[in-house]
Amino acid sequence: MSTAGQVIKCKAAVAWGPAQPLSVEEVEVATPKKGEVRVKILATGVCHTDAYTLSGKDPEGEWWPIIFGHEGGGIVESVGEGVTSVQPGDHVIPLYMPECGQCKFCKSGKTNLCSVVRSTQVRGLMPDETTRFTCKGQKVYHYMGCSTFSQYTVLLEISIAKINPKASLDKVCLLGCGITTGYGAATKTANVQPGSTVAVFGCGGVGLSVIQGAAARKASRIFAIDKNPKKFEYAKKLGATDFINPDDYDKPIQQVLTELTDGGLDYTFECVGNTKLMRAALESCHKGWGESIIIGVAGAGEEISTRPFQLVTGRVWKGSAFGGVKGRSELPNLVEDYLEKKLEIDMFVTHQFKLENINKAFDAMHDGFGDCIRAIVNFE
Ligand SMILES: NC(=O)c1ccc[n+]([C@@H]2O[C@H](COP(=O)([O-])OP(=O)(O)OC[C@H]3O[C@@H](n4cnc5c(N)ncnc54)[C@H](O)[C@@H]3O)[C@@H](O)[C@H]2O)c1
Ligand SMILES: N[C@@H](CCC(=O)N[C@@H](CSCO)C(=O)NCC(=O)O)C(=O)O
Ligand SMILES: [Zn+2]
Ligand SMILES: [Zn+2]
Repeated sequence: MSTAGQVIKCKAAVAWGPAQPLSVEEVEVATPKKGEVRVKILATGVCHTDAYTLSGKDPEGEWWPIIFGHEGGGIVESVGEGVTSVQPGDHVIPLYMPECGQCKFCKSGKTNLCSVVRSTQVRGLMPDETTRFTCKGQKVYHYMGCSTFSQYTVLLEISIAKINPKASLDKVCLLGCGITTGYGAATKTANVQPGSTVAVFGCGGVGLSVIQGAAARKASRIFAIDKNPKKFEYAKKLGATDFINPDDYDKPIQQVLTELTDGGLDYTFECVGNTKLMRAALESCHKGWGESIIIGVAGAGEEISTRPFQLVTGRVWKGSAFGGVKGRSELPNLVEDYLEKKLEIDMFVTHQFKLENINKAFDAMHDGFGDCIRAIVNFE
């Protein structure tokens, strides 16, 4: 029976306040308005950024109650007025970075940072300043324009990538954030060149995807750096050549790396969100040309620092959001790469949980000595 045009009651994991466990509740999901699409979520990954905002450290994340999740895969249930690019039944990936094609950023050809709805999205609202979720009579906020920890969610049409339905949503959901972010940071933001040397600080879902991107670009040497040696097994399978646990050394990691690489690396990537490591990553770069890409997200009030001399002498500090990938026009190609076995995704899915156990997915991610790369919540 069609649910189009009706409010849907379904289960969602609601965060009622910072640093509290999520609570699985019945929520009401309103019909999609003009330019909006309601999507049945089949699977979602849990990214470190969900935990970051839940912790209360996100200066832009002060909106409770909220439904987190931004790494999902689903099927369009119904569409609002004026929606033309997707229809019920289409397989889609929600995008926290929309692609409107019209704004100054989209038209620049220089960035994927579409900003047309950012001012409402960061406040947990749809562009009309309202939300599509309620729970126990209260308004519930959206997260990053996605809220994939719900059986149904409402997204903007510009925040949806339509993908090949042959791809399993419980795998390609990871293209909604972690894998695209890391792979794109290597292949687009840094544009790693063949034969170059690379160091990746932090080998979670994002860092391992940087390694996969650097290997695809035929980097000659790829250093995987992590405090948890269990991550090295995955790093090796994805193409890393050298493995470093900073705890094994009694000197700064930048000194270790510059000594091992005749003066430093061509590219380094920070994939943890630790500002000291961001400095170490920059200072591990080769004088004259080394580029360091910040991907990790740091807490409110934290700042990066280095001696300006590091930049004066030719090192470059850059950042990357969603790997510089434009979601609607470029993400579907990554799904095709996955189907053609050119892009590894399956290996990243190390843990699977039902929605009822979503807090265990967070526990798995936080286990600093565990083997979790990505925990997936399966709704089916
Ligand atoms: N810029 C973006 O678009 C974007 C997108 C996704 C995630 N992120 C951010 O990227 C970071 C990584 O995300 P993730 O989902 O891969 O996280 P994750 O928790 O899966 O992985 C982090 C890894 O870092 C390692 N680590 C922690 N402290 C370390 C240290 N001091 N030295 C070396 N290794 C250390 C951990 O053992 C773990 O393997 C987070 O800060 C997340 O918020 C940014
Ligand atoms: N609200 C945080 C910033 C968070 C942040 O940097 N988010 C990344 C995506 S992380 C996905 O896991 C991003 O894309 N940022 C670009 C943007 O938000 O426009 C803070 O204020 O520190
Ligand atoms: Zn993420
Ligand atoms: Zn735009």
